Amino acid sequence: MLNFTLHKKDGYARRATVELNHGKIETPVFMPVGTYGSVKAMTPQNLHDINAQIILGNTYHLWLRPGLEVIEQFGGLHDFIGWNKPILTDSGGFQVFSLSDMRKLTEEGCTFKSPINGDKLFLSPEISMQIQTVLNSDIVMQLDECTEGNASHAEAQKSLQMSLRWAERSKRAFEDLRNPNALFGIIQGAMYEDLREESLRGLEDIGFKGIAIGGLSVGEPKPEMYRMLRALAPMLPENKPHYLMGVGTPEDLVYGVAHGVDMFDCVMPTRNARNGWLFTRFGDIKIKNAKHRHDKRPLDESCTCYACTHFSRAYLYHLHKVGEILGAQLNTIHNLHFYQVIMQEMRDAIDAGRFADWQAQFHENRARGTD
Ligand SMILES: CNc1nc2c(CCNC[C@]34C[C@H]5C[C@H](C[C@H](C5)C3)C4)c3nc(N)[nH]c(=O)c3cc2[nH]1
Ligand SMILES: [Zn+2]
Repeated sequence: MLNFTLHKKDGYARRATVELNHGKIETPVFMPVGTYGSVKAMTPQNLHDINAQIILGNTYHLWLRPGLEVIEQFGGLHDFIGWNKPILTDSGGFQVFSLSDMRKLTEEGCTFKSPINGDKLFLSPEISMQIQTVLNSDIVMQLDECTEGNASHAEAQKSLQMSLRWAERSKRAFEDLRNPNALFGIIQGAMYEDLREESLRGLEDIGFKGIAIGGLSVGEPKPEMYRMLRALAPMLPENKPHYLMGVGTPEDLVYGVAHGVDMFDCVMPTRNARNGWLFTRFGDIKIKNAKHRHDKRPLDESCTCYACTHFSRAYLYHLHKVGEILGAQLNTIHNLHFYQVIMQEMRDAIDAGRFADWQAQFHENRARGTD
């Protein structure tokens, strides 16, 4: 089930509520990413504390380990991982294309070698829907082919047309499985505006509860991603959620919201945290830099997260230096909290009809730099 209520528009920026089987989410929203059934270094309680509304599960990994028969015993992912709010799962294709040594991709699906035990595995739209049905995620993604950013027009068109046939097969399998959740289609078309439109029109003809923008943040120059977002903004259907996959930096989130994106996922806040790369209102901090060794101030004076209200840069520098697990935990809490705060501020700014002002202030602060 998915009910979409649009509350306000401010330019292309939108403020909405998406009601799912495991509850309502307020958009624009950032979705922390779980990999093996957990958001690394975060407990579900930590996620509640930073007001996370919805998280990503990882279809591909969970399919391989612990395997579906284990998750089936729990009635799905929610009870297995102890998260009772909404979960979105990707279809698994993006990883197969980018992770395992791909054997072959055919119209039927893709065959690949398990990176865990070398078994030969096969992923098709039908199998992806079966996996995501067992996971019982609130939002299911069609199986698509993420077209490479540097694809030629002909290659990109061929790829998007296969993804549209896979979209049709995904929807049919999703309905045959009587999946009670929401299925999203994924727009491809690489860096060609006409192909992006062809893909979007094809998905709208098939009919989905939400629409995702795929094939971006795949190594293309940032201006190219922004050009595609500008092209898509006026085309996106007003009456359903828009999800930009795999994006992005704080600046990307702001640019996406300004161009009609409602939902984002990205590994950056969690992965960068573990590498000591911390996001703050006034710019990024690399905590491994020796200049923080004696600094008694918190990361960000304006931040109310547990790390910033209890610890100094000096301590975070030390924890990172000695490789303490607590360092990964505190850095992750801070980065995810920061992402949630800017999303909350954007929701409030759109509600108040002052998104442009907020956007200008955001960029001014980020350019100020941290001393
Ligand atoms: C980074 N740029 C980018 N990502 C992309 C993703 C994955 C989104 N994140 C889900 C994911 C992917 C990995 C890493 C984590 C956990 C789990 C496995 C699910 C997030 C994409 N997924 C699909 N199905 N199609 C795309 O075109 C696509 C394009 C992307 N461009
Ligand atoms: Zn903080």
